[in-house]
Amino acid sequence: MSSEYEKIKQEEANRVRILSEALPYIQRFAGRTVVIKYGGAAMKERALKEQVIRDVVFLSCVGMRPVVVHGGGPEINSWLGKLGIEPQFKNGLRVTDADTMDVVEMVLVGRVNKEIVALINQAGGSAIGICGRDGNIISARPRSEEGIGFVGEVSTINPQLIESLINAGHVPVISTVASDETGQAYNINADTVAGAIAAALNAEKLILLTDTPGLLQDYTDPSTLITHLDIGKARQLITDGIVAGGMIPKVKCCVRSLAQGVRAAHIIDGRIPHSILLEIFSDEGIGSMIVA
Ligand SMILES: Nc1ncnc2c1ncn2[C@@H]1O[C@H](COP(=O)(O)OP(=O)(O)O)[C@@H](O)[C@H]1O
Ligand SMILES: CC(=O)N[C@@H](CCC(=O)OP(=O)(O)O)C(=O)O
Repeated sequence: MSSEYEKIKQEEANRVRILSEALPYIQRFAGRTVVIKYGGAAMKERALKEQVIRDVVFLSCVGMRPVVVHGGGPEINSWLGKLGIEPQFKNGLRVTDADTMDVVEMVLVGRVNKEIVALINQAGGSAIGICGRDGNIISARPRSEEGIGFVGEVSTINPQLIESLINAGHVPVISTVASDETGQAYNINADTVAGAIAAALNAEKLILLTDTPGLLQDYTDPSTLITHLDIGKARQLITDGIVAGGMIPKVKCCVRSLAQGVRAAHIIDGRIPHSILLEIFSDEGIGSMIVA
């Protein structure tokens, strides 16, 4: 037999192994809710965007119940720039005055949300775009820090509308603009909202897509990926300063959602094509999985 023939046989065997490895996961997770936070780096490139969307449609097709919570920080920055407004952040949160709030709402609800919805529908899914204000799914209150304007935190989540959409076969796509009881709009960090929604839906998984391989023991060295950890270890990583910067709110929201009943939280690299499928449906996974 030629070596070329051997190579083709080997490739076929690998393809079959990958498909077959997925079966127990597909069976185990059918009917389960998965909340995916999509934002930041994984959203910048069109090709990557389409792959993330295909993964979401795939989850739907194999009987899982995906919910997408999206950010869009880089796109907000770009539109603020076009309007001559300099983006400002305090401790990773966007300082949101009244003009900035208008732009945040226009960009997240009017553009980013509808683009994701259109891509899911184009890929054969059925997505419905909503924001925290729709059906009062998210009630906001102002954060306690001084001088950050209309930055909110989640006061309550009302999961009924989200559940009705899922039960009717749709993929809810949620922007993180929410109202307080007076109707004032607030800008809430998308990781925080994803964690709160995962908890309110009693989700099987919370998946945060970001721009690193996952949680790293040394964040300058991708080979130090921590593939599995529990809440205790996650808290310790924060205390020891190993988790820093923008990763702190992500790990904290994972820990909070796990404490409220979510079965597993995953921090994975949204720059890797089909990272969601690789994490959920393969034995090794590709990122960090945190469990209670
Ligand atoms: N222990 C760690 N492991 C991985 N990344 C870390 C760690 N500590 C800090 N980070 C930083 O956190 C960043 C991710 O947070 P952030 O930039 O806010 O993500 P996003 O824009 O995707 O929401 C990484 O790019 C990395 O620089
Ligand atoms: C209060 C606050 O900072 N809100 C974020 C909301 C969007 C977001 O979280 O987007 P990424 O996930 O893409 O960073 C912002 O205005 O950028």
